[in-house]
Amino acid sequence: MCTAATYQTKDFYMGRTLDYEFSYGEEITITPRYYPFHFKHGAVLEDHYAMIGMAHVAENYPLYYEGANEKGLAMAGLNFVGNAAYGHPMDDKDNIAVYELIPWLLGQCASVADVRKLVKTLNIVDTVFSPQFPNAQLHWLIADANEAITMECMKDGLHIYDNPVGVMTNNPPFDKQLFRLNDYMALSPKQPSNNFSDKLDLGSYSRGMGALGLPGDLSSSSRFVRAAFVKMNALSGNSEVESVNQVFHIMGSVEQQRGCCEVSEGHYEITIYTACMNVSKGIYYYTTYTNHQITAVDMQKENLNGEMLVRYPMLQEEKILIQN
Ligand SMILES: C[C@H](CCC(=O)NCCS(=O)(=O)O)[C@H]1CC[C@H]2[C@@H]3[C@H](O)C[C@@H]4C[C@H](O)CC[C@]4(C)[C@H]3C[C@H](O)[C@]12C
Repeated sequence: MCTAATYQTKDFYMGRTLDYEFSYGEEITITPRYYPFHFKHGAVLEDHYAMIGMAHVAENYPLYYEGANEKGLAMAGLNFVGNAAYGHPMDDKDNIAVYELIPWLLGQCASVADVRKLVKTLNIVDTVFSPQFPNAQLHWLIADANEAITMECMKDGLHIYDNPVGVMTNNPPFDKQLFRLNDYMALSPKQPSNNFSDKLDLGSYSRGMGALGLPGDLSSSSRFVRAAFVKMNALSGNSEVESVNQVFHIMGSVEQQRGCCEVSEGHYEITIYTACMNVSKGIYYYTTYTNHQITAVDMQKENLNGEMLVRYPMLQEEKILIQN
């Protein structure tokens, strides 16, 4: 399971948790403007927008999980197992393999409006990167400071949904996730009043009772409702520290602790890392399961006119500050 959410203060942010039972060996990866992308079905991008994100790098190719470009567009790929369906190459289409989609869009689009135009000729194809890497079944949250969309490629074609919540998890398809929020419209950060019966003397015996009924489990549909409630009600100051801090708190509402989600005998899904991208500035902040220290990599500190990938391994060691 994974969750992604946008957040706006003075700058625009996208957060994501990467939940899985093992790591593929991912690194914070900056792709500068002149790294050549040779896409599997012929398209070439010799120059493009620079981007930063989390990727597994194989054969010097950045297999991105999520990223943001220098123009303020961000996207994240999350599992969509059983519902994602990709096609075969077709004439007169931009045939882009699933694993190529993030660099293809972030490399060329400055906004969600640009994405909407570019995907008109897009055909997401099932071609694999290599036999060692079967394709992931994904869907994507794509957002800029003005709007967010969810993109899902299913048996019946490509769906682009407006995403007014700026939140995405996994199954079921996004229209069903969004509809389910209707069930929770009575939830509130304010204390409830007694609508149950005026014949009963009911009252709040605890703070936080306005959100009683907010689902607390780890299923993707429950995480969607929980992250949506937290994100839509979250308040913070405008500064970088306050904003980043708040994004980590929002993502913390859906994090997974080892032991609570068994995926096979003795194997547990955990939040391997949590990311907060300052999309406006190109800064990638992260924590990992073993390291709560927020660590940052700033794209603008690198030579964005280069041709070589810049890679930073995630720091994994927990550093506890002893105060006495
Ligand atoms: C497992 C990750 C998704 C996490 C997630 O959504 N978990 C939910 C589990 S569940 O559905 O609810 O059961 C996905 C997100 C991005 C994926 C990676 C990226 O797509 C990049 C490459 C693509 C290659 O084809 C496969 C390896 C890979 C390196 C992918 C491995 C894996 O599928 C990743 C890491």
